[in-house]
Amino acid sequence: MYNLLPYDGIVHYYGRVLGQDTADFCFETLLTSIEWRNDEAIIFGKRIITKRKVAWYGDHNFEYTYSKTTKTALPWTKELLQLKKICEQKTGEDYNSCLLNLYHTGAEGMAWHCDEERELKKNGAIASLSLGAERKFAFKHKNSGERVDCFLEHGSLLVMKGTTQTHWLHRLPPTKKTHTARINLTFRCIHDNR
Ligand SMILES: O=C(O)CCC(=O)C(=O)O
Ligand SMILES: [Fe+2]
Repeated sequence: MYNLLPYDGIVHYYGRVLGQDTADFCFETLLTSIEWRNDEAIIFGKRIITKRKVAWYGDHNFEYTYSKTTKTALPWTKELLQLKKICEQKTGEDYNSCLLNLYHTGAEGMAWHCDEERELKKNGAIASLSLGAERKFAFKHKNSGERVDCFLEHGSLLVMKGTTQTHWLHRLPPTKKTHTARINLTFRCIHDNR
């Protein structure tokens, strides 16, 4: 499959892996069944509450720390397990947890970052499933500053793997063009220290 990144990482975009009806159903179901919470983040040393909502699910009570806050995974729901299986089959990788983000409108996004927390398996694949409003997703190389953009459609799957998190940042830029909600699920592999 075609690699979106020119070097130092692998990003594959599978396009729409869910049919329209399935994607619509998943969007509506997750909107109401997920335990959405406002997220906390530390920006320039200040604790802020984000407008975007998040939730974290996983195999057992994993503890996971990011932006200096620790979270405990909730047990998988039926729908999340079905979506996890689809992502595993398409990408040929296994995942044991999922971080969900809910962006109410285009005003909400996520700043430049990479996902290489200590709890994450080094160079583990991250599968990103998108539902709802189509949004731009951007990559920036940490040294060269080279940029790569793509669009994440309703029901689409993207995977980031290899050394992507080591060498590239990614973000979801805010946009004035979108007035409807988007849900993103990132399936990840966390070290299992039980
Ligand atoms: O919403 C997205 O597409 C990206 C989310 C993301 O980068 C993350 O949760 O780490
Ligand atoms: Fe990320």
